[in-house]
Amino acid sequence: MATISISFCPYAMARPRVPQTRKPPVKKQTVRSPNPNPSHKLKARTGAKQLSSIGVEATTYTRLPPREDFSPPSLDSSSFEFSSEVKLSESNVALKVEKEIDNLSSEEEEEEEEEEKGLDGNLVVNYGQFEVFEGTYDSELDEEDDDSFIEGFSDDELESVYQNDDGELLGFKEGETVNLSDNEGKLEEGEVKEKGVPAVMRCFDRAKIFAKAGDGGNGVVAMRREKFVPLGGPSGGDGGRGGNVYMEVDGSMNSLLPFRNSVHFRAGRGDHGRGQSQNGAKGEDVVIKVAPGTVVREAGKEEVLLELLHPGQRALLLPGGRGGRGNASFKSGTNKVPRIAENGAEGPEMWLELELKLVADIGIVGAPNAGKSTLLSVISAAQPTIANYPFTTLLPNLGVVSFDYDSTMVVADLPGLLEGAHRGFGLGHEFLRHTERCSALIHVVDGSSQQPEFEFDAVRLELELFSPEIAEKPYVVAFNKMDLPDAYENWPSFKESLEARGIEVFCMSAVKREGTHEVSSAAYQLLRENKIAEDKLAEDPVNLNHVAEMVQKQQTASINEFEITHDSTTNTWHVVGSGLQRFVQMTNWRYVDSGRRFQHVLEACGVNKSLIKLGVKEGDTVIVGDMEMIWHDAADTSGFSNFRKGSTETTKWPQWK
Ligand SMILES: Nc1nc2c(ncn2[C@@H]2O[C@H](COP(=O)(O)OP(=O)(O)OP(=O)(O)O)[C@@H](O)[C@H]2O)c(=O)[nH]1
Ligand SMILES: [Mg+2]
Repeated sequence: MATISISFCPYAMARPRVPQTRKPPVKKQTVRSPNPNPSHKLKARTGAKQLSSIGVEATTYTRLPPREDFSPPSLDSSSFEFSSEVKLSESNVALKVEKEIDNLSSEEEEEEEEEEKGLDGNLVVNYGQFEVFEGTYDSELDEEDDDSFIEGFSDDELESVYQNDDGELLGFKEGETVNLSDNEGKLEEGEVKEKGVPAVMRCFDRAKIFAKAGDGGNGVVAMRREKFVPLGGPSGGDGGRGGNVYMEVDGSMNSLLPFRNSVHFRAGRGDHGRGQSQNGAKGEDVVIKVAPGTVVREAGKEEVLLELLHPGQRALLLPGGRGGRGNASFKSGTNKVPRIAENGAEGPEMWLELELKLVADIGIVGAPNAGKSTLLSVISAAQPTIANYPFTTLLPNLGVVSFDYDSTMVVADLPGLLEGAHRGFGLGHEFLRHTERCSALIHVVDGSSQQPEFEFDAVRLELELFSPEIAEKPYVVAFNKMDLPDAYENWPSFKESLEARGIEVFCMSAVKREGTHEVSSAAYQLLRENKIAEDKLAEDPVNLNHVAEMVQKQQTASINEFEITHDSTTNTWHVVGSGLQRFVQMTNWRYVDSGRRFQHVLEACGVNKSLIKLGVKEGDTVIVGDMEMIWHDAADTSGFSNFRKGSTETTKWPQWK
């Protein structure tokens, strides 16, 4: 019977293929293009006149307020380089706009209609972007902020032109005209507003990281040579295992911001084996620390891999690659001097998407400037930034409220919610998902605003639009700023109308610390009644190492499972199977016996038989993993110089694992 085998072409024809995945990465260069159309559309804000009369007193906004209401007016319109952004043309459109604004202020009802229709006369101000320029967040983080600020502030913001109390257009001299021909940035009906969320805010609760477990160390071929020990035998040690990648919950973290700077996490590779039967040391493990409440997904996939909630929880994410065996491990009765050792297995790698949903018991929601941060600062030891302008809070703040020795609750203060937040106005919507894990909410209403009930309804509507689940959570309404006469006046009617709707409402003055204890106690009461998260967790303990188990299962896939495809134009046969691929990767072709073992494995797992069945011919190319070979019908045509005929039948190789 003719022996049929695949043999290697010793020189040019037997060459490891360059794996597709190892292509050198092409460095992407982002070129920031100049504003394609420097002219800007002039938009007039609805209700400009009405709101501009409010002045600089503390007030909440359920709508976009006039620019001059910002108390530190650091965003000086004169600081914009309008010269480069606005084309002065011969047309007298500015006058038209002024006229339009006059009409708008005199006919408020019409304005409302216009706004709904999305007519040209809307001055659109995006607070999220404003806040960046107000300089209220951490300047350290700001330093290295990328284009997203520009992104966030480029078109829409510079398109906005502001009007002062006298109806003058800020940033323009009288008589100047503005080119309004540009329609770019105008929202089509039904279109969702593009958000320009600055990087620091994007990175607060989202991150994309790369994790790679360490490769295993290589095994070596060595012989024991010692005085008085003739024929010492093989003594090549095994390579060490690659380092593992773990993910651990760090209780002191409350954001994913550290991942802005460190994206790649690679565990160490195992040491190579040495002579005298010395095995290599294992690679160094890597621990990725995340904030409590982090959800882990594989990049681009919906399925949640891990949910890490409690400080101290640790999950084995990626197991390190196995170390390659040295020649001492290949010793057998039929092969007493094996000249073979394996490469270490490559460690698995993965791009991961992290998403943080803060683990808080209570979430404080409300319109911007309602006094949410003030309330948190009063009921807990947290010290959030408090100021008299909307969107002081850019990122959620956490505080611990202690009532007693063992009764505490974690409260999260979130950025304010505006009407239209679900369409991208303001910031609040970005962070609403942090209330998903809360058991109850505190809804702070600014009592001194013109229509507290309207403000309350607007925020409730936004909650419902974001997620009905959040809207269904029990809540406490806290009518704030009772020390102000306006609030004091509004309180009876507000209370009456909410109670008529069956909603319990508390009044308080956060600044004077009056009534705040009642609010937090009521919230605690709700919490005790609805403690969802913990109870759920206590019921079903989760297996945190299942990702590693899944990866390991993929890695140890059987070598017998493969698929063969044929490309008739090039006479190439592709043998694809993860077990075989790993086997090829771990085969160290430098050692003479490796080829023989390879032949044996192909024979044993049925690759050769299947190829013959499918009609492989002399001289065809066979590709297995990264290895390209030429098929020869007879064994004696082998390219190996020291290939012993029939040796594959007699040598007993240790089991592939
Ligand atoms: N008079 C009065 N002012 C208050 C009271 N509570 C808060 N304020 C003021 O209202 C302004 C806004 O307070 P913040 O606590 O920053 O409001 P916020 O809801 O956190 O605002 P954002 O973070 O911007 O959404 C500040 O100037 C506070 O001093 C109150 O009870 N009485
Ligand atoms: Mg705040």
